[in-house]
Amino acid sequence: MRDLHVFSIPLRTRFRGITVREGVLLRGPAGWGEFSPFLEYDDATSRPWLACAREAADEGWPAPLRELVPVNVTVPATDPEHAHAIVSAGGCRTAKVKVAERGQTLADDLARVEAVRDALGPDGLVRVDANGAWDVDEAVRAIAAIDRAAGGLEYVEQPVTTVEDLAVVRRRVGVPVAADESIRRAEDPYRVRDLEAADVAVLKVQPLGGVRACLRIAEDIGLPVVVSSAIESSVGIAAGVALAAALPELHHASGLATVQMLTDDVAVEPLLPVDGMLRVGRPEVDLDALARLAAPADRTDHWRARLASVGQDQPT
Ligand SMILES: O=C(O)CCC(=O)C1=CC=C[C@@H](O)[C@@H]1C(=O)O
Ligand SMILES: [Mg+2]
Repeated sequence: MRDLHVFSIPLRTRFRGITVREGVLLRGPAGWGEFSPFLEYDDATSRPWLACAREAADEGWPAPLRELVPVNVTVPATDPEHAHAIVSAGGCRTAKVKVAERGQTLADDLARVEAVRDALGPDGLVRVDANGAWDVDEAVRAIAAIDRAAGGLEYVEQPVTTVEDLAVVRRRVGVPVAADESIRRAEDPYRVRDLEAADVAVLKVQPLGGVRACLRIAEDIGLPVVVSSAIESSVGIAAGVALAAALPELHHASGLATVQMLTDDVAVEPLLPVDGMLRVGRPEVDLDALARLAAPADRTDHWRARLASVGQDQPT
């Protein structure tokens, strides 16, 4: 059994329904890897997440082509004042704003993106993510309204759930469309390409099986890529940064500035942006932080069992 730590870190603001981020850090010959599939994911869904952790721990990553990676600030579905403060504090020139949150209205989204544009100024880029919450007609109406309120959108991410609907929306709106769940949760990520359903591919290293797996998808899918996080600790984020650093072309800011959404971190120097950029490299893990953030015994047992089950016969 390799060196293994289960961490539990509260979020600053509720995000995709969670308030605490849990996961496992594994150490191998190449360094630390993170395995942190969301709690509701079954073994099959979690398998690529483990492949990503093992790549980090056992092999390391392909050589970087750049030293710095531009990132977006991520704005949860919060009130306009809070959204303004998050963007103003960040130093990022691109903001990704959550919209279409359950229990909220289009007016909430418009007020949030207006506040974000105000905080960014006219030169910044605003992108929004609906996580597939709209139907086609709602999406067409909402995207036009949000595009106006934002003073222009860089793109809208996953406005609708299915690839077929994504392709329809893309033909009905003037804003570029990005695919996230249609790639990372799909049986076949290349249907997005085949149906010409998106202008941008969002790639996340854990759900897609690691840096090398994502480099292959990026090459085959033939779309500009946005690398994004799964709300990892600095150890997991470093794998995303390694992907962004190794892509032959990088036209968009990456969604990797999410360590700031956590109240604490496992690294000596947390992977937080400076002037909107993350530095490429492997963060040094802080052993005091591992002790401070250690999950309670029942959660540690849960994660050890999960790791064994996802890894099946392979020793972890
Ligand atoms: O892309 C970013 O700026 C941050 C990451 C992010 O938004 C997400 C991470 C993990 C789960 C998601 O609900 C969400 C997304 O859908 O992109
Ligand atoms: Mg998304």
